[in-house]
Amino acid sequence: MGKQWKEKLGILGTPPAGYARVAKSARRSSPSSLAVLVTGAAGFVGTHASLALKRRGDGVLGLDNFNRYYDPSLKRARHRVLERAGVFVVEGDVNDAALLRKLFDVVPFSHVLHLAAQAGVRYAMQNPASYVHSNVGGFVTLLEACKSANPQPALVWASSSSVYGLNSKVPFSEKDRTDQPASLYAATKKAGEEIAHSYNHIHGLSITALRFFTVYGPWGRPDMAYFFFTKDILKGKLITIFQSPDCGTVARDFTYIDDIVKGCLAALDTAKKSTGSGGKKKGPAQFRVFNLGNTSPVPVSELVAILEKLLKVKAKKKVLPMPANGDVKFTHANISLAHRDLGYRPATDLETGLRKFVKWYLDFYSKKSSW
Ligand SMILES: NC(=O)c1ccc[n+]([C@@H]2O[C@H](COP(=O)([O-])OP(=O)(O)OC[C@H]3O[C@@H](n4cnc5c(N)ncnc54)[C@H](O)[C@@H]3O)[C@@H](O)[C@H]2O)c1
Ligand SMILES: O=C(O)[C@H]1O[C@H](OP(=O)(O)OP(=O)(O)OC[C@H]2O[C@@H](n3ccc(=O)[nH]c3=O)[C@H](O)[C@@H]2O)[C@H](O)[C@@H](O)[C@H]1O
Repeated sequence: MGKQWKEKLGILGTPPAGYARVAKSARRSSPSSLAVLVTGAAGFVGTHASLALKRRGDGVLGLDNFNRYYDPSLKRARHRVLERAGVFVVEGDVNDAALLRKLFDVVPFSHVLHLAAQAGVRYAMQNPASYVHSNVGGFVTLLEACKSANPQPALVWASSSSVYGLNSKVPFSEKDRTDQPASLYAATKKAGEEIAHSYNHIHGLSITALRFFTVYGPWGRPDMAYFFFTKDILKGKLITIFQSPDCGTVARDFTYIDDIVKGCLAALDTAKKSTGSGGKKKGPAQFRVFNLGNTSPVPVSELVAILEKLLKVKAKKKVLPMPANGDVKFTHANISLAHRDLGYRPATDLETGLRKFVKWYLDFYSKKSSW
């Protein structure tokens, strides 16, 4: 068991190069800055959040299993950007309890930003086990590690707008019902919220769940519609726009990555300390849930029109009824709670954000080998 993580951290030899890199990466610039373990650091949100934390002087250590759900070369390219910024990413799985123990032994993390997950709504039809593995099993393994750590870190983690499921009352408020998930992905995120509550209640862990609403931007996820629409429009391939079965508009509260990152950092900064220590609870701890959205849903057809304008290419498109694939018709965030408690105020409209995405996309895919 021990050998595996030692190899992963590169700490078999002397001097312990891997250990030194972990310690350096996690070093704070001042006693008041944070020491954050970012899981899913080579992912879309994880990369942006890690860079933002590092830029302002926090210590950051990344963890990611670099799985093949989407093009791993994109994750490797993000990883190179992180390394250049001084963020060390340990290659490992959140299900690896021994590895997590070691990381918590090496670094007294003040916070964990948990972003590692099997994302994507529709892929759950193909590979349900991967959702249970990462979003339920992996989350519990991480919570166990947080529970046993001394000091216990405050945890901020990514839930999802998908927990609102078939709820049709919009805009979605945190108090609205979330007991009708439309996909296994949503069900595992909802399960995560309930599991998190139990660790808060029993072990005094300070926990904040952030319900992200369809995040987009540079370094984004190739499985998401705005990303593969861009690719397919440029290639002259047919794209499919889903229409809801009642012929109504399908729309999303698309939220730009920089706004999401600001919300994540504000959640970390306002998180109160956990009240447990080494597995023992000392008092009631903070448990929070926030929507992080953009408050302005845009129809998918409008998303495509903006992409056509920015790419200067007319899309070949067809409109089909939405298949029973886990998608929901409409998302719209009420963000008053995040505004009140986190000072969260999204600042990027869809066209401005997509312009930045398209610029990155064209640059990245024209010079991919040099990243
Ligand atoms: N992007 C969105 O629109 C969106 C919306 C709502 C919620 N979320 C949630 O936000 C978080 C980040 O999403 P993202 O868009 O950056 O996704 P992403 O897939 O780009 O990032 C997730 C990262 O976690 C890693 N990972 C997955 N399982 C792992 C495991 N078991 N151990 C270690 N690493 C693992 C992956 O390799 C990946 O790099 C996820 O929890 C996702 O469910 C995202
Ligand atoms: O906020 C979330 O909680 C979720 O956000 C994201 O899911 P979604 O909002 O479903 O984004 P995405 O797949 O880009 O589809 C966008 C729109 O395009 C429509 N869509 C999709 C494919 C297609 O071929 N045609 C189409 O019209 C489709 O019907 C939809 O209306 C994350 O992937 C997910 O991880 C999750 O966390």
